[in-house]
Amino acid sequence: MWVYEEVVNGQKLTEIINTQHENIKYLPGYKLPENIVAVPDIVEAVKGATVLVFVVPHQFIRNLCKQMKSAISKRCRGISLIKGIDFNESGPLLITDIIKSELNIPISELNIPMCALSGANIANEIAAEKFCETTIGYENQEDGELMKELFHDDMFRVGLVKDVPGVQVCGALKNVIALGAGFCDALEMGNNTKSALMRIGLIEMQRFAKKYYSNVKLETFMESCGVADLITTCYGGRNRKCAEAFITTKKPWHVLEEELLNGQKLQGTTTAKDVYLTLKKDNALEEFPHMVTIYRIAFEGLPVERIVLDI
Ligand SMILES: NC(=O)C1=CN([C@@H]2O[C@H](COP(=O)(O)OP(=O)(O)OC[C@H]3O[C@@H](n4cnc5c(N)ncnc54)[C@H](O)[C@@H]3O)[C@@H](O)[C@H]2O)C=CC1
Ligand SMILES: O=C(CO)COP(=O)(O)O
Repeated sequence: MWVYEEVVNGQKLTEIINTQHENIKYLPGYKLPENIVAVPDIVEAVKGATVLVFVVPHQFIRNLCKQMKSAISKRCRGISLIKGIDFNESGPLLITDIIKSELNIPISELNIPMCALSGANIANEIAAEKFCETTIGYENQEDGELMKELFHDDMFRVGLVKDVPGVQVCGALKNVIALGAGFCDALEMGNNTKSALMRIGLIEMQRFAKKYYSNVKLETFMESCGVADLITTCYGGRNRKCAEAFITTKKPWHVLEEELLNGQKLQGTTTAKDVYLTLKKDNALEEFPHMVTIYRIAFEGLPVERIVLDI
């Protein structure tokens, strides 16, 4: 397992993981199996791998792919657990497509394309082995079955869908809607209001997915990666928590990230900004009023009460 090296309490994080079998910075309190070895050199970590599991905040993925490119074996296949999306001048870019293009893997030789895994999967609840579901999106059924074999167990139930873009759009956009849930919590509006915002958010997630990926399946939104992850993130996620604090403390996002997340990263803020800029360029802001309001509260000083008044 590649681990971004940093010094924690005067010791390298990889050394701590390999001796104490615990990631004391990012997942304190949970013992890791001893066969998990933390490797700080990404080239060494991926050498000879036949399956790569990508799970880092999405802002780091391009740089990491560039570093590992020389060591990727041609028969390697991958799965992304990343809940983010990137954008360029022509629109949204799926993380799986970025990984493929950055690694320059010839798909014909690879034979097994990238899958995507996303779901109602808050990390420390999984570490505590509490039951949850997740969704794997695949292009070819065989690839999906293979990935399911790797991840599925009684307490981590995998559902399969033939919809790689749908799984990833859900994972990225629920982070934006969770910011709105946090704003709602800051106003102490209660559960009915939050549920209304989540319902409206879900509709905009579907609308966005359909607008940019015509082959996305609406059923995907009823899987763990859709409605279930939206619920879990809007109640228990970091995006919700920081958005509530953004209103109650009036501190900027980067300060809240430092103070509340201890090195972990917010994905909803960058995604909200990217979504807004893309919709603006495509003259589509009016089709997504809720996500636009969330962006404007987060970045343009729009009064937080508008989260409800703009519905
Ligand atoms: N934490 C959670 O409950 C869940 C997270 N995810 C997704 O998994 C992905 C990763 O999230 P987390 O593991 O929570 O990360 P995180 O939010 O804890 O971010 C910190 C991670 O980034 C790494 N990092 C820091 N600086 C870096 C750099 N310059 N280059 C590369 N890596 C660096 C750190 O080593 C650490 O692993 C995200 O897309 C997230 O949405 C998905 C489900 C649940
Ligand atoms: O994706 C998550 C749960 O499935 C976690 O969401 P946050 O990044 O908001 O904590």
